Amino acid sequence: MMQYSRNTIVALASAAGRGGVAVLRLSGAGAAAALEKITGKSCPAPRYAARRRFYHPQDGGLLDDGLVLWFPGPASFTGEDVVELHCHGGRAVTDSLLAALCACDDVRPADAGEFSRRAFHNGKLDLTQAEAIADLVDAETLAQQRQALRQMDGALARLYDGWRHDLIRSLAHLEAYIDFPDEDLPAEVDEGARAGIRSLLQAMRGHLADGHRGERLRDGLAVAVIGPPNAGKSSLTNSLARREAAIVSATAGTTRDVVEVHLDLGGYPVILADTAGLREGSDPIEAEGIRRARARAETADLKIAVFDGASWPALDTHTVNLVDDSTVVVINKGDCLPADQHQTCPTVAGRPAQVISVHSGQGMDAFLSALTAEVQTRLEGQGSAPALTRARHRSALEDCADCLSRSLQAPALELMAEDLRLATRALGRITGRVDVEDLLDVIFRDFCIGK
Ligand SMILES: Nc1nc2c(c(=O)[nH]1)N(C=O)[C@@H](CNc1ccc(C(=O)N[C@@H](CCC(=O)O)C(=O)O)cc1)CN2
Ligand SMILES: Nc1nc2c(ncn2[C@@H]2O[C@H](COP(=O)(O)OP(=O)(O)OP(=O)(O)O)[C@@H](O)[C@H]2O)c(=O)[nH]1
Ligand SMILES: [Mg+2]
Repeated sequence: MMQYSRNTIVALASAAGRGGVAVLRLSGAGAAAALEKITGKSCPAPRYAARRRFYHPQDGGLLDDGLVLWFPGPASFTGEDVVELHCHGGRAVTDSLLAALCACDDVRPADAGEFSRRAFHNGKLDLTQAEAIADLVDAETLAQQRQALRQMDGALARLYDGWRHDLIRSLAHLEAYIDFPDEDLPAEVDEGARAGIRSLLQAMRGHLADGHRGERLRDGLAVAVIGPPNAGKSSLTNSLARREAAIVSATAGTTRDVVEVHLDLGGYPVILADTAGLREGSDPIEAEGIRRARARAETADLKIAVFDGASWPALDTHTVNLVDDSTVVVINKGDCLPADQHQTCPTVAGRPAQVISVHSGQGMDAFLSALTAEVQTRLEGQGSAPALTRARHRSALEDCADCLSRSLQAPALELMAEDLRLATRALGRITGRVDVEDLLDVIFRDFCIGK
């Protein structure tokens, strides 16, 4: 019971485990007192580091020798009083310091995402910026890092709040006319509101029709490696992953389960799936593998179709049938092709095919560049518009667009105004400008402790 009334939170802000230096962070009204209690000295000047020894508040035992920082609220990350302890990064040191701090008045361990949640409540961040912090911590490639930084800087918040502001203005105009019913509504007011809604709707639809590139950049582009058995799909996967992720053997039908590897292709995140070779009638386990291979091919953002150069010019028809304009075609085992085939530029189902050899390295650089270019066009947008990065934003925008298009059909001004109010609310939920208590647990649940 006592635990839950404590309101100053503490957590390890750096990664758990052994490390050179660890950072513990406190936020709340009791932060300064806790620091004074375990150091026996007053807080240093705001935002200046000072060296302190840390002692257990009850038994006085020495716990560490480190640095401290004091950020008085409201000019802090959370908007509350914040204290940081930079200590030696070992299990015993951080555990004993956390225990010592929790023995101080009002201090308790933080929940996941609680620091960022407090920053949101205190107006330091909107929800898209808080989500961007989580994305930045999770970013594995440069392009993901850039997207998260842009969102953290408020690019998405400005776009959505700008739209919301426009809507509120249209709504205010409409409501002014509704409140004065005896005045005739001049045609230009009605038309002006409609034109505004139409152009907003167009901007919103353009933003929604982005091929999910922001969401894909966040999650990684799904690429499936498909082809006949023994073509070298697993060999190619291992070569791209630079490790032996999948079993390679001369036996056709080696791969059964889908083997996933995460790649960084020129800064872009890719989830590459090696799959079972496509062929007819085999044992039930292999058949299940082939079913999974086809399912992956179906849902992939991009496919790499690998043909076996050793059987050239015969091409596996199961694979040819899956080649479409989101397929990069390669003919592997170029080292086995007859010499006169090396110079020609073959095509498969109308797509240019690149001759490669995983064994000799022939054509691999050109293939990698072509693949990276395909990935880039699917993840990188044109111009400077910030990308939609989450399904949560997409569904709110879709709700908003539905309300807007309904408002244009509304048979009465009052109903039009009501639709605009609902549209404004849907937009407000993205940045957290309206009541979003119901959303907060979902959003902050996935944060790490200490964020
Ligand atoms: N040691 C340490 N490093 C860190 C953080 C931290 O909390 N501690 N951060 C935490 O995630 C990030 C930096 N983000 C921060 C954002 C705002 C404020 C801050 O004090 N804001 C005040 C004052 C603004 C100013 O003077 O520039 C404010 O917004 O009012 C501090 C850190 C990354 N590095
Ligand atoms: N000559 C030659 N052999 C290759 C090349 N790439 C792969 N191989 C060989 O081809 C055989 C099959 O390779 P895998 O990578 O297991 O083929 P796969 O397409 O994954 O096969 P399944 O999993 O059975 O569908 C192995 O013996 C590889 O060493 C290449 O570039 N040249
Ligand atoms: Mg394989």
